[in-house]
Amino acid sequence: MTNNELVVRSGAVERRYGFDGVFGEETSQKEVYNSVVSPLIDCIIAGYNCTVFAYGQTGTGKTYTMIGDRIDTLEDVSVGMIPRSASHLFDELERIDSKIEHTVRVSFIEIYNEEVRDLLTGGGTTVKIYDDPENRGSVCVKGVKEATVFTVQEVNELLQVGLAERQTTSTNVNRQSSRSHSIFTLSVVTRELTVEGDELIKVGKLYLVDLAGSENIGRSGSTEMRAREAGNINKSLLTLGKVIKALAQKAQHEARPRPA
Ligand SMILES: Nc1ncnc2c1ncn2[C@@H]1O[C@H](COP(=O)(O)OP(=O)(O)OP(=O)(O)O)[C@@H](O)[C@H]1O
Repeated sequence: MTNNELVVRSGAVERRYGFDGVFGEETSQKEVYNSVVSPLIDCIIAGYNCTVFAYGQTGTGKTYTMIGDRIDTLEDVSVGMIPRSASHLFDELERIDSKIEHTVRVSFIEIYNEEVRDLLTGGGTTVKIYDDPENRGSVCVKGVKEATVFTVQEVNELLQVGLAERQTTSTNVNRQSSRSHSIFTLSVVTRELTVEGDELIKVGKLYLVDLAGSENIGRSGSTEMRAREAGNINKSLLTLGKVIKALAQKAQHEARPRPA
């Protein structure tokens, strides 16, 4: 392991895996937040889209990292990335120029067996994902509830509503949260007048994703339902891996100096 690269050799085959950093088991939620998520808040206010994924085996702390053990208080050391992001976002918005208007919205969905469910509508309405016709390479979730929020407490209440919905369904169909992916989105729209008097609107989103447990890959289990679940998790995580690899390669390619 050298220069932020892990080299795995198996016979003649060598694979290299790059990484930006590693946190030890003693690392606090605050340290993880400050190092990984905090820099993204300014980016979303500036109109960029950013994503944070929690990936790993069941029981390794994905949900703990993203949400924490308690969401009724921001004082607890266990408070996760989602409540910390919301709190930080409202603090930053309070600090920026008062001439800039802003609106913050949240949505919370889960993807289970290729089906997308809205966790904020009560009863978990099924919604559809499709390619965004106005923004090439981007997707829209049609009909998803986007709740406007004014305080971090409201964000945490909605988080609780969504988690309760996720819990109810998982009990009903005898599955666990680890078999679905959940995506909590914080959207911020800012509006300001330029010196020329034009209205400048920026829309930024922070996607906070708690992925299904990766150990489901290859374990089809005995029932047809488990086999379908494992197949879908396998397919979605593999596709995600390919997309991230392609994006990283594209970034490297674009950063390479080109001949004049
Ligand atoms: N850093 C940590 N400090 C204290 N407790 C933790 C930590 N990480 C995880 N835990 C505890 O370990 C247990 C399992 O964690 P968690 O549910 O977050 O795992 P997970 O990866 O999301 O699992 P699943 O894939 O099943 O959803 C929970 O009781 C959680 O509170």
